Amino acid sequence: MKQFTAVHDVTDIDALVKDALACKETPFAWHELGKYKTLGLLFFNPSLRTRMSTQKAAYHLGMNVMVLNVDKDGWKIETEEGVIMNSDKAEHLKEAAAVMSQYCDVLGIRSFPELKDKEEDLKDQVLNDFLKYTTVPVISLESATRHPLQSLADVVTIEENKKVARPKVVLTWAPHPRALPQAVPNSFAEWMNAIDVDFVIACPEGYELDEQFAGNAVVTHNQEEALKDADFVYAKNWSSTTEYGKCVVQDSSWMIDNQKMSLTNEGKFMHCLPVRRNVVVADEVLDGEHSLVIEQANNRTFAAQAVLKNILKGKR
Ligand SMILES: NCCC[C@H](NC(=O)CCC(=O)O)C(=O)O
Ligand SMILES: NC(=O)OP(=O)(O)O
Repeated sequence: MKQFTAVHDVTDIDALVKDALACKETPFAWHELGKYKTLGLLFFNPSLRTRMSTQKAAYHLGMNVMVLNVDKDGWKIETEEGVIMNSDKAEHLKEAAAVMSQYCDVLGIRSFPELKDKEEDLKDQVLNDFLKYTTVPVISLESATRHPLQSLADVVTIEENKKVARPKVVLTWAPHPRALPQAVPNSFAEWMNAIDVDFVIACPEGYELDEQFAGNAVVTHNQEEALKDADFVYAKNWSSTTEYGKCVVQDSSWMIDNQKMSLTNEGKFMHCLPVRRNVVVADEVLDGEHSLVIEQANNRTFAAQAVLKNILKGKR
């Protein structure tokens, strides 16, 4: 594996999921693989899980890790081509990426969308510029368009918890006070479309995900209808796709509670975290026995470990 930015960087999803499960079983079995190798993690935005789980994964493989919070500790990075750099940005991405390639054998990048201009965000410029100007493999730690490490952990979690061969998985929009990226639902949809599940997306009008991510998924504006007989309910807020980046709907009737979960087939509740309690989902669901959110977060370590392992081996 040369890079991990989307599901289409993976040639064999089943094998990668099996690798993640093998890492979970015996985390230290490959502790020599990353000896004398360095992972650099670059954050333009905050993180708890991605930062800690990816570091832990690297330690399991014997790697060293360097973390840079570009938004706080580093020089402000310019991304425009040909710009006269006489404002607040001291360093161009071209040098930053090339320099970090001297110090690191693998680089992870987190860079959220601006949520101002849809076409600009879809270009995923920061991630793509790093891909262009680094000489080492790059892992997306959540970009403007996708969050593949999260989605791989979600696929692993579904694999571990499914009771039927082809479960019904419902991705449902949920309310939130702030305008959030579409990266998590985009990415989740892409991965669900790539594996054998019955996949349905429920969202308010104006919140339909871009076709390149939603693919052939069934899309409905009726959440209760979607939830019927669901085996997995994946809740997430995202901002409007038609009034791009705006928080147009705040309808609290989309919140997931026990009454909603009772429509499902004893469905499991999933969310990538962090989650706003009693806005996105009621306490009773998060604290109930059908919540998988902590296991999803746990599986982030083994998803990251499987990806790093394959990059280090140059496989899959
Ligand atoms: N990495 C997981 C999700 C990150 C981000 N959530 C957030 O920004 C939530 C912030 C808040 O609740 O204020 C998102 O939706 O893409
Ligand atoms: N789920 C997730 O990516 O969490 P963080 O934003 O805390 O890394």
